[in-house]
Amino acid sequence: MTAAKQSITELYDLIKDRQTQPIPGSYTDYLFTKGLDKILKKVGEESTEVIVAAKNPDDAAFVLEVADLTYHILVLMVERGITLDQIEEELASRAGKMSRLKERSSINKY
Ligand SMILES: N=c1c2ncn([C@@H]3O[C@H](COP(=O)(O)OP(=O)(O)OP(=O)(O)O)[C@@H](O)[C@H]3O)c2ncn1[C@@H]1O[C@H](COP(=O)(O)O)[C@@H](O)[C@H]1O
Repeated sequence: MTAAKQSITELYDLIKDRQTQPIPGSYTDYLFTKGLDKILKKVGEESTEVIVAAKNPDDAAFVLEVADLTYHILVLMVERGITLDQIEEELASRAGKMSRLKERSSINKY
């Protein structure tokens, strides 16, 4: 049996629905009602939790934190009126380009 999956697009669309058709008691509705600063606070908290989880060997805990951050980033995108298409277009504009590390002079004074 394969595990059930929810695509990023499906989750984005669900969050967008919560914005246009609020459901009292929904966590997403709560975030939109509180507004940008609350959403940013959650994104900051969840980012920190991802960093902490990444340092530990528990993969399930790390996946959970990445999923939490993904959800909150999507709420932030909807709040700011940014679509997944815009992110995909930005990623496409970088695809196939070689990234180069800048030459840096070595640090010998601390
Ligand atoms: N993916 C998520 C998701 N990930 C995390 N969370 C919520 O994020 C919160 C994070 O927990 P915290 O302990 O950090 O926060 P808290 O103490 O509950 O709340 P704060 O007061 O800190 O804001 C939890 O309440 C989780 O329920 C999510 N809430 C909703 N979704 C998805 O959004 C859909 C719609 O949810 P509702 O808007 O609640 O209907 C759900 O069906 C899910 O698919």
